[in-house]
Amino acid sequence: MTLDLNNPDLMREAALVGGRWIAGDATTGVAVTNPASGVVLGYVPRLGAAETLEAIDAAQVAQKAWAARTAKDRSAVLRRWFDLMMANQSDLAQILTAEQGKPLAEAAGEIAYGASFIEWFAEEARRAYGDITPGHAPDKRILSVKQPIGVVAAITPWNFPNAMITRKAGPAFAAGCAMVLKPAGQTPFSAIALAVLAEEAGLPPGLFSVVTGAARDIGKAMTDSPIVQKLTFTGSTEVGAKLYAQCAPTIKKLGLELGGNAPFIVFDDADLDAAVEGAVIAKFRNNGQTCVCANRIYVQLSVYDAFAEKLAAKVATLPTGNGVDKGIVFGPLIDEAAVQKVDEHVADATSKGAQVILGGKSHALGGTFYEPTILTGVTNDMAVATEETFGPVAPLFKFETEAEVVALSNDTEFGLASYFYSRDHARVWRVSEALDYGMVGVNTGLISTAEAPFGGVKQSGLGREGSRHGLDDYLEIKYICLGGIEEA
Ligand SMILES: NC(=O)c1ccc[n+]([C@@H]2O[C@H](COP(=O)([O-])OP(=O)(O)OC[C@H]3O[C@@H](n4cnc5c(N)ncnc54)[C@H](O)[C@@H]3O)[C@@H](O)[C@H]2O)c1
Ligand SMILES: O=C[C@H](O)CS(=O)(=O)O
Repeated sequence: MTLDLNNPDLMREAALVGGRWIAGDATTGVAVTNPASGVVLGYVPRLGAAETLEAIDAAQVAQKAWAARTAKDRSAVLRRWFDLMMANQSDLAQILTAEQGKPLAEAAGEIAYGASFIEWFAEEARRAYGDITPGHAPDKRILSVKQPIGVVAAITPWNFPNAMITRKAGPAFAAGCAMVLKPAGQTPFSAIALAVLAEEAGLPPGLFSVVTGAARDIGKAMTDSPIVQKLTFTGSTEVGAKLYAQCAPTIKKLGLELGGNAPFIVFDDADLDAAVEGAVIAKFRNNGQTCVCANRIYVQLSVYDAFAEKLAAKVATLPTGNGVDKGIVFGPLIDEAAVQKVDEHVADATSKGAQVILGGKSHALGGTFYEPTILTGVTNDMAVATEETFGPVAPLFKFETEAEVVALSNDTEFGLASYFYSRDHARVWRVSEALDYGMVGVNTGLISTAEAPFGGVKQSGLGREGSRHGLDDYLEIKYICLGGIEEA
C-alpha cells in the first residue's frame, strides 16, 4: 500500500541493524496491516537473536565514540533530529495512523509530543552535572561524575509507536548511550521512520538499531547479553515481569513503564463541565488505548446523574471512523483481541447489573471499530473495576465520602496515573497526597508532557521518563576519591 508522503523514503520496509539496512519482503517478512481496513501496508524482516547480537556488538563500538563527544555536540545532533521530526510531522503522522489507527490529528499530536522528548533531552544533555563535596580528610578531595550507562536495549508498545520510543531514545542518546530497539510488531514503520531521520540528523552508524521480528528471541538476546547494561520496557505488566526476571542473571538496570488502572474522581464541589471535558480526554484518548486512561470513573452521589447525562451527551457527538477521514475522533481498536476484551468487560458488567447508557457493542462499521460506551450502576465486583480495559468503555461508579473513594481508588496493584476534580483547595492537597500513584491529574485529564516525570509505583513500573529526572536513568554516578594532597 502506498501512502501519499512528501518524503517516501520514510516508509521503508527494512530494519536497521548495526548501521546496515536489511530489507523485508512478502515471502520471508512480517506483514504490517492497517487496523482500519485490514490492508497490508508492507513487510519488515523477520529477524531474531543473530541480528540482535550483531546490533548489540555494533552499539558497543559506536557508544564509546559517541560518549567521547562533547555534550554540546550530542545536543546539536539531537536538536537536528527534533527539527527533522517536526519538518516531517505530516508524513510521520500518516505512517502512524496507517499502522496504529488513531485519527490523523491525534497522530500529528503524538509526533509533536514524541519530538518534544528529543527537544527536551537535547537541552538536558548539557546538564549532567557532577559534584565536588567538601571532604572528610585534609589530604582528600571527593568528586562524583556522571557517565553513560552504555548499551541500552529498548522494547516498546504499539499504542504510541513514536513517543514511546523517543521518550527513551532522547535521554539515552543525550546521556551518551547507544540503543538497540525492538518496536511492537503491529507498528514498526513509525520506528523505522525515526531511524531514517536519525541517520539524516547525524546519529553515527551502529548507535541506534531497530530490530524487527520474533519478539521473544530478540528480547531473550537482549536480556541475556552482558553487553546490554540497561533494559527499558514499555508495555504490559505481565511481559514486564517476564523481562525483569530475564534481566536478573546479568543485573541490568531496568526502566519499566507498565500497565495502569487509573481512577477518575468527580467530587460534588467539582466544575462538572470541566470534569466532563477531562473525562473525555482521560478516558477516550487513543480510543481508550493508553496506559494512563481513566479505567474507573467515581462520581459523588449528589452529582452522579448530572455528570452521567452530560458525559453521554458529549460523547454521543464524537464520530467514529477511519482515522484518515477529517473530523474522526474514534478510530479502530488495534486488533480483534482488543475488541474481544472490551466486549467481555461490557458483558460482565451488564450481567452483574450495570446499565448501558451509550454504545455497548461493536460499531456498525465492522472490523475492529467499537462504539464509545458509557456504563452506569457499576460496582466493584465487575471486571472493569480490577482489569485494564484498554478500550472506549467509561464505567461510572457512585461514592459518598472522600475517605471511601480514596480507599476504592487505591485498591489495585497498579499505581500509574490518577485524576480528580475538586475546587476545594484543602481537599486537593489531601487527596493528591493520599492517592497511591506515580502521577495525579488535578482538574485536568491530560498530564503527559516531556517536562514532567512520567512513571508509576507498585506494579505499574520502575523509573521515570521525561523531566530532569529522566536523564539520570541513563547515567551512572562515579565516585572519584583524590588522595595524597599533602599540605604545601
Ligand atoms: N506505562 C506506560 O508508559 C505504558 C505505555 C504504553 C502501554 N503500556 C501498557 O502496555 C500494554 C499494551 O501494550 P502492548 O499490548 O504492546 O503490551 P505488550 O506487553 O504485549 O507488548 C509490549 C512490547 O513487548 C513485546 N513483547 C511481548 N512479549 C515479549 C517477550 N516475551 N519478550 C520480549 N518482548 C516481548 C511486544 O512485541 C511489544 O513490542 C498495556 O498494559 C498498557 O498499559 C504502558
Ligand atoms: O500509553 C501511555 C503513554 O505513556 C501515552 S502518554 O504518554 O500518556 O501520551
